Amino acid sequence: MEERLRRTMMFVPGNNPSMIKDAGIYGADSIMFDLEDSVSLLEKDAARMLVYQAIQTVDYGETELVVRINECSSEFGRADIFSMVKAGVDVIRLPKTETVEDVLEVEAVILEAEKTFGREEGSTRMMAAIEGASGVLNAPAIAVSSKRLIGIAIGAEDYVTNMKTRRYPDGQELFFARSMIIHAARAAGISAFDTVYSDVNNEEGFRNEVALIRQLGFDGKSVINPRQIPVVNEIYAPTIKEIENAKAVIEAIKTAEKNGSGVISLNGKMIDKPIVMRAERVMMLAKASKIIDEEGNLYE
Ligand SMILES: CC(=O)SCCNC(=O)CCNC(=O)[C@H](O)C(C)(C)COP(=O)(O)OP(=O)(O)OC[C@H]1O[C@@H](n2cnc3c(N)ncnc32)[C@H](O)[C@@H]1OP(=O)(O)O
Ligand SMILES: O=C([O-])CC(=O)C(=O)O
Ligand SMILES: [Mg+2]
Repeated sequence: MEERLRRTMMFVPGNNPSMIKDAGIYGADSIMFDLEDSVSLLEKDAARMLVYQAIQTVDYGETELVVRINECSSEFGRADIFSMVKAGVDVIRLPKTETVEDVLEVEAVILEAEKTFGREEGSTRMMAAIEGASGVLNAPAIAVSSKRLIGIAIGAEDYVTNMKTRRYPDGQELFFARSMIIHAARAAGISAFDTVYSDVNNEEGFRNEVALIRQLGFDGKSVINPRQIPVVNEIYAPTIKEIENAKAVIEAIKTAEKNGSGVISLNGKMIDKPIVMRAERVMMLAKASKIIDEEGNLYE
């Protein structure tokens, strides 16, 4: 199955009509309408209706549509799920996932809603945000708990609050949680998403954080402002040097295979299967970033 590109997932407060209407124009890979913490208790029902209407009527093109629901156990959770399944959302994001049971509870309501509204069973996908110590420790089990899961994410603002710390510029306080989440996701074969960076005017700090999470292996990041999208895309895009190297690796292994071998040397470095797989991923990212065309040639 071809890997879907999810570098940026943009939070859009579910109670803001103009942000909801224009959310598709900024080039986010996924739009995430929020019914949870950016919406006050008094506005929960109105936000749910607004997001429902938008999903039904606004043309967001190919952009993946995600909705962050309120906790299933809250008075809003069930109504959120029913309404979003009826609207035909692509992915439901669970907030504050602590246990496997949290995922199974939402999954059961989604199935009920799919049956009620005649949606194809299993078509509504899920992702689980992990935002506290229990969730981090349970991450490996959460990540394999449902076939509907496309990925898991870390929610660092709630996580550092739970851990009685705060966010620091170097991100040391998140290292264990990020490592658990990326390992759990990779072991389960699903995506891993990093958390929001709240200081929207601090571009240097944001760049450093995106470089770090790319280094750790995350597929992408939740963003809260359109200005953050091009920065993530730029940092995730392979450099020309990386692309040239990837092409050379793929050519070299083809030559090796013709000669009946799975290993060859390129400029003194050994090339074998994992290195070829990395090269293929570089080419996939380069195509998605519109740096090379379908044939692998550089644009311009
Ligand atoms: C811990 C958590 O739970 S985080 C998740 C919940 N939080 C959110 O969803 C917050 C989403 N983000 C926002 O509300 C805003 O970006 C803020 C408050 C952070 C910053 O607001 P501003 O400084 O006004 O943003 P800025 O001036 O850059 O906005 C520029 C344009 O982008 C739009 N925009 C800004 N953020 C978003 C967004 N998240 N989605 C869609 N459009 C947006 C603005 O409406 C504005 O549009 P306009 O030029 O047509 O008027
Ligand atoms: O999931 C996120 O990145 C945003 C969030 O709710 C948190 O950080 O608590
Ligand atoms: Mg949170």
